Amino acid sequence: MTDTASVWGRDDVSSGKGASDENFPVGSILLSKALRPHVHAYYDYARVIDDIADCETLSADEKIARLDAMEEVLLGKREPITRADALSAAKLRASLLKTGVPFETATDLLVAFRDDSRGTPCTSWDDLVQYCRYSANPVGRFLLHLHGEVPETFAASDALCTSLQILNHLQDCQKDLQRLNRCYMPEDLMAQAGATQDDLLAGRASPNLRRVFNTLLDKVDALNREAATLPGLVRGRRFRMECAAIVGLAHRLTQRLRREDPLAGRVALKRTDIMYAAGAALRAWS
Ligand SMILES: CC(C)=CCC/C(C)=C/CC/C(C)=C/COP(=O)(O)OP(=O)(O)O
Repeated sequence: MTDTASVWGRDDVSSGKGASDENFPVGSILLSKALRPHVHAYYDYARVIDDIADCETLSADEKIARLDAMEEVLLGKREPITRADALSAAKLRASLLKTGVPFETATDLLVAFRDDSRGTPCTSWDDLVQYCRYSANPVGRFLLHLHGEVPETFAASDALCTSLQILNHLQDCQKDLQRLNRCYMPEDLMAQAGATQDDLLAGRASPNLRRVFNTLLDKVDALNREAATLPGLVRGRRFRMECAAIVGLAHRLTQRLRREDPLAGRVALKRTDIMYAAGAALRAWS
């Protein structure tokens, strides 16, 4: 076990982001009241480890040590808990023990955030998919387990989460490079299109960079088609509506990113996109 003071004894790393800053609803009204505290426990933990990985003042080694400590708390190997961030891991541990949701849905996230902390490059599409396997897919798996859904839903949920993660990378590609020196645009696709990381820093996307975006959006379209089967596989009515809404948001964001330039301004969801998603949710009622 690592020495407590040396790992937690640094300044707060919180980005100040909360649930309302997220693209996709984490604590939607469609979630049953009984499950909401568990979703919030998962969300708070995910926010803390994301903030650790994205912190601009910690070294890579310090980030990894903190992520490791979070894992130890989560798995009940480390006590006592005094820091707020460690508390989020302790709370999620209690929640997972109570609900029986597998611990992998929480520990898998650490794999991606350790990669982020190390600055592991994204060399290919397969790399990107593998990153999403750990950064986003566990979120969907967590929700499915929590709602008691069947394993037949997993593949469509993975497709949805991978799509959402790549859409998020496209939205933030400039900010990620500027603030975190991180590029999730696969190096091989960039090279094939003749695009460079400098293109990501411009005020608008070059034709070469646009080709990279379009290639990724073609792949996201395929993921969205698989994701569209999810609501039909989900048994719980309210959760089915939530899934349909999120599939709708992924579809709309994909369309918007085809037409708009994420370098010229943030391509954020608008009221009309939310209305579209609400319509999809209502259609999933029956
Ligand atoms: C089964 C089911 C309903 C699955 C959907 C689960 C879900 C909402 C996954 C999203 C994962 C993801 C890419 C988060 C980033 O959100 P963000 O764009 O807010 O990230 P950021 O704040 O880090 O930029």
